[in-house]
Amino acid sequence: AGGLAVTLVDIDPVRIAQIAADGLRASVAGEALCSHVPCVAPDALDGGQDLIVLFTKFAALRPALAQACHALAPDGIVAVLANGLDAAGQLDGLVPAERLVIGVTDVAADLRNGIAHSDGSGVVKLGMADPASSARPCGRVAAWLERAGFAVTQQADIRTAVWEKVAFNAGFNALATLADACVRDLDNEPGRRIVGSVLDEVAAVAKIAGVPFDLGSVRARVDAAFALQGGHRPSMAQDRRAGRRTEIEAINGAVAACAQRLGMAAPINLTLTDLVLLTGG
Ligand SMILES: NC(=O)C1=CN([C@@H]2O[C@H](COP(=O)(O)OP(=O)(O)OC[C@H]3O[C@@H](n4cnc5c(N)ncnc54)[C@H](OP(=O)(O)O)[C@@H]3O)[C@@H](O)[C@H]2O)C=CC1
Ligand SMILES: CC(C)(CO)C(=O)C(=O)O
Repeated sequence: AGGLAVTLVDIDPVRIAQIAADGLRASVAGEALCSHVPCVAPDALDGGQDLIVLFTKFAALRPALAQACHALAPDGIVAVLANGLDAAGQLDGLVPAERLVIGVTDVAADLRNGIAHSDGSGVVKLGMADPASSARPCGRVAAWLERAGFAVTQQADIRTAVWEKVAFNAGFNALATLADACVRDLDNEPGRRIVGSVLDEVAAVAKIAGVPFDLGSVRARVDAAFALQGGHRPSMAQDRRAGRRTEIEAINGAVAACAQRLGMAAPINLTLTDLVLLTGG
């Protein structure tokens, strides 16, 4: 990764052994890649790490950092790239906000037969958990990711990117889960109608929450996903297929809960949350 020393951390001994034996295998824009990156359990991670990137499901963020943070250098940075509202709240007390970078990404990845498939398109948006603190940690993480080949933008107020990404996921993921669908299966009148209504509702909640939100750009990103990521199965639908718990509570459920705290209703997000919970969690 751009000459950077990277160690993967995993909790599944079988997967750690597989990655040691076969390497980390991916297919990016049709090109087969295999990288022999070290992969260890959290307690075997060497100390002095400059950066820990959390890329687990939302509910695993706190345990993942609790298990790995012994290895963080004294001025080390933690970056989160999970979907969902308020990742910083999940990590409360584990890392100071001035060393916590919050990110979102629309780089899509599908795990099939042990190989991560991605078309390679998409951007990582990064910002400080505490917008009042120095942006230097954010700049360092952005530079490292850029060296590794990612397109990165830095945000003065990451809340906007987080809410816009949650809107995108609230629109696609729950529906794809309920319909056991890829993005292209939702590219029809009912699919676009439901996705559009979810976006409108999230935008209304963000507005009352005081978060700047550009509905036009989220709609444009939805159109781009229909055009470019048709074969992608949204991560929540991948979880449902694999029999794993979904992130519905951190996405549509978090929007509905926020609306309730603000004294407003978000019936579409609440109903999608209930439907996903009713059909398997
Ligand atoms: N896939 C995608 O296209 C995109 C996903 N996202 C978001 O990124 C996040 C990660 O998604 P995705 O990669 O799909 O999720 P996956 O479930 O495929 O990968 C997360 C991995 O983290 C492992 N894990 C769980 N707990 C720990 C821990 N304590 N320490 C180390 N590893 C742990 C999981 O293991 P196990 O399976 O054994 O639980 C799993 O292998 C989610 O929030 C998702 O919404 C964002 C953009 C795109
Ligand atoms: C790839 C993307 C952006 C769209 O569905 C995503 O966030 C997900 O799958 O959860």
